[in-house]
Amino acid sequence: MKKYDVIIIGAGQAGAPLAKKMALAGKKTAIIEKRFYGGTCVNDGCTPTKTMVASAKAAYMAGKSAELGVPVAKFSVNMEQIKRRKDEIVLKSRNGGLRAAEKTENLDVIHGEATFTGNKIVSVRLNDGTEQTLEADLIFLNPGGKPFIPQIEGLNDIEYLTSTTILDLDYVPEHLLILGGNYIGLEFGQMFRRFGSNVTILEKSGRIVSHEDEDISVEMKKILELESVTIYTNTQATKFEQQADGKITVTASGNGEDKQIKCSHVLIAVGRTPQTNDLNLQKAGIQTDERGNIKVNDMLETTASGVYALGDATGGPAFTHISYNDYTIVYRNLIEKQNLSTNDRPVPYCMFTDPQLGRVGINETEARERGLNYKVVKLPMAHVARAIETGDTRGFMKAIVDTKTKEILGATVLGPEGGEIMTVLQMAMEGGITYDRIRYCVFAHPLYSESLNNLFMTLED
Ligand SMILES: Cc1cc2nc3c(=O)[nH]c(=O)nc-3n(C[C@H](O)[C@H](O)[C@H](O)COP(=O)(O)OP(=O)(O)OC[C@H]3O[C@@H](n4cnc5c(N)ncnc54)[C@H](O)[C@@H]3O)c2cc1C
Ligand SMILES: NC(=O)c1ccc[n+]([C@@H]2O[C@H](COP(=O)([O-])OP(=O)(O)OC[C@H]3O[C@@H](n4cnc5c(N)ncnc54)[C@H](O)[C@@H]3O)[C@@H](O)[C@H]2O)c1
Repeated sequence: MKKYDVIIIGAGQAGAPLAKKMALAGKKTAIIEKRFYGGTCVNDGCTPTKTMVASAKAAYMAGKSAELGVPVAKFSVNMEQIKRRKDEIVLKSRNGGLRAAEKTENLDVIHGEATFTGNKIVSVRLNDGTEQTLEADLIFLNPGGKPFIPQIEGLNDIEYLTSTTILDLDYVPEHLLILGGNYIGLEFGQMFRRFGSNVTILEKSGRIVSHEDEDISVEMKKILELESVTIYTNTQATKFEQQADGKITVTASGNGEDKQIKCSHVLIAVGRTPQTNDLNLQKAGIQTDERGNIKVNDMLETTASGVYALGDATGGPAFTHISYNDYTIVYRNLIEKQNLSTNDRPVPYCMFTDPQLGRVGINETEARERGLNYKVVKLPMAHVARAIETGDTRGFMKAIVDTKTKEILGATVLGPEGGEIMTVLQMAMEGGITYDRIRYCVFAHPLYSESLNNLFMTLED
């Protein structure tokens, strides 16, 4: 049995940076990765999708450029090249992270699948088929998640796509039907529509982006429908049938009726599930909840002392920056002897539809439900000089403010560079800059953020 100071399972967005920092802090560290260094974000998530979103934007702009006086006579989408570009960027990032880890003193990168065989004892089935057993007093779990596949009649008899396998397509599907109208469904849905697929989205709840305010869902639906994405809400697939002509017939039930939709491909985008089943966590006294998420306290310690869990597998917000922040919390607490917790950290996010949906803090629905003393301000992008000049006035920005303290409680920006504009407001929130100051801040003209003046100008004190 090999003894380490620190074992990290999973080289995701928390595990990989934590391994380097622990090793640099003088801890003899092992990081075990069963698949690709960098985890979901680098290999199957943010990096490949946002790379492909950029290609989709180029196709959209080619189609729209005539409006700006630059007609593009003819353009085509080269899916093989889009995939190649994406693969190159992913590989560069994966290999860069791996090489840096391999060069780090005190750090062993172990390629294999880890499972607990006892308290603080981890067995690894190495990729070469052999086994290795390790132990350490400090263990960090960063196993991430994988696409959740619902049980629906006939689904296992068709070759459905997930957010991982769709990245391997080097052609444009004729008709892509997507289950799920949130992050993954909408980002891929708009992307493939722009590549040339017909796209149909089935969302089981009453509206897409159902965690947002209703006006955001309505505007997002309008934006996607303008690009001829077909969206059915309150609708679920109940049956899949493979046809002899290679097509798939989907029975969709919703709003009191059944309809048959014929498509060429199906993407399942109804959420993710933690990769905790095969870790044998009970052997080490690590409890999970009914969904398999690892139970942690607000300092990310599991039910087993000295064992921490980070990232998506804790069931917290499933974002790269949250997993990364988890790493900084445990590192600073254990090595720098701070007393940080996950409580009250901001959870900003950005959906990379075009335009983007950036969000931080509370929205109008939450403010109302909590009975806060608040006001809502809203500015259509059609009133933003920069948006008019660039020819993209879709969406609006919206903020919730505390009537008494004038603090900004939250912001949602659905519009061009929505994520960046949201971040400007996040900085104001972090620094306690109240809306009456932002109203008269001197911002460079004509930036999108300049319109934050106008957003708050409508508020009476
Ligand atoms: C399509 C898609 C797009 C996304 N886009 C964004 C985005 O734009 N912005 C954003 O913030 N987030 C995005 N996300 C979410 C983001 O990718 C994750 O929240 C982020 O990667 C954090 O994951 P993690 O650190 O928990 O684990 P992961 O990155 O999933 O890493 C876990 C690692 O652990 C390994 N592992 C698991 N079990 C074992 C084991 N037993 N032994 C050894 N190794 C093991 C896995 O192979 C994996 O490499 C996206 C996700 C998807 C799927
Ligand atoms: N830009 C980003 O930050 C980004 C991008 C992609 C993914 N992610 C992360 O990945 C996670 C997974 O994304 P996701 O979109 O798969 O999951 P999600 O949980 O965000 O959304 C799933 C959607 O599917 C719907 N749904 C559930 N069952 C259904 C069914 N049977 N039929 C039709 N609709 C159904 C839900 O109502 C929901 O709207 C997210 O939680 C997010 O944190 C983030």
